[in-house]
Amino acid sequence: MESATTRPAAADDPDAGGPPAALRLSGLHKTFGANTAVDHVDLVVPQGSFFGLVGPNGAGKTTSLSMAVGLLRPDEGTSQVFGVDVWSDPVEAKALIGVLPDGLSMPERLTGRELLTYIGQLRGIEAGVLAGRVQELLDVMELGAAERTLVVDYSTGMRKKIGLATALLHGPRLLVLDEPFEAVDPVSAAALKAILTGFVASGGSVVLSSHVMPLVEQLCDTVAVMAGGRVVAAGPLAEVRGGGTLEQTFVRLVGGDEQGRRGLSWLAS
Ligand SMILES: Nc1ncnc2c1ncn2[C@@H]1O[C@H](COP(=O)(O)OP(=O)(O)OP(=O)(O)O)[C@@H](O)[C@H]1O
Repeated sequence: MESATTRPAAADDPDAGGPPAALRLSGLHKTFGANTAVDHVDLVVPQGSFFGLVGPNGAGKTTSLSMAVGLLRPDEGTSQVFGVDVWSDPVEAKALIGVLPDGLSMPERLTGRELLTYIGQLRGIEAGVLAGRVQELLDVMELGAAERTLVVDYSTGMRKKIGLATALLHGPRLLVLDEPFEAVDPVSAAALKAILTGFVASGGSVVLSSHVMPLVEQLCDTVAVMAGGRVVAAGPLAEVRGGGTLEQTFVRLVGGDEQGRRGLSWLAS
């Protein structure tokens, strides 16, 4: 199994003369009081890869991704997007990234169309281009029918979809998506998968976190497993899962205590 920290010099390594990685995390570290949420994490997301970040609850995925995209300042370490440092050069870096954060907060008393138009104007997208993109995104996300619904009244899945639409609007080169499929219905999920695989096929790069192992196996070519704030395995999907499924590998790496497996003695007994 290959560790992201010990990856050999590859085409995505500028030191090897190749293009810079889509995302390179070096020594990222974050504590909350006495709790170390992310413990000196190194990760390389090669350009053109579909990268899955998995790990149990509290592993540090959201904290890592928040630091990676410039939403949460690390205590130590750096995050580079296509060679641009996210924290020292945020404007250039953020133009390259589309982000779907965990618990996205949006201006809620707007319709989906108004919200996308507003975000697009903030991004400086020319009016004619913006109107076309907004329409396409509403169609693809199947949010057109909710034309007059305010975002505050959206369901959880609809909020996920409008959040993803805002992440795609400016045509980023890297998408960083925290649990993008959570609460999204199967029809919309199929549409999202098609958008994301098409994006990667045309040269884009995607990092997503998910708890749904079959989904990660279906979409991702590269994965990292986090536990206790550390990366415990990373590399091409086939190498990380070895002969088994990703779920089997995950359970083997991350464990889970005996108490949890025994269940509740008093329930349905
Ligand atoms: N703002 C915060 N203040 C204090 N502790 C935090 C904060 N954010 C995260 N943590 C802690 O940091 C650790 C990592 O949390 P994080 O949300 O990054 O995990 P995660 O892998 O995304 O979990 P999940 O899969 O449940 O979303 C946890 O112990 C969590 O309680």
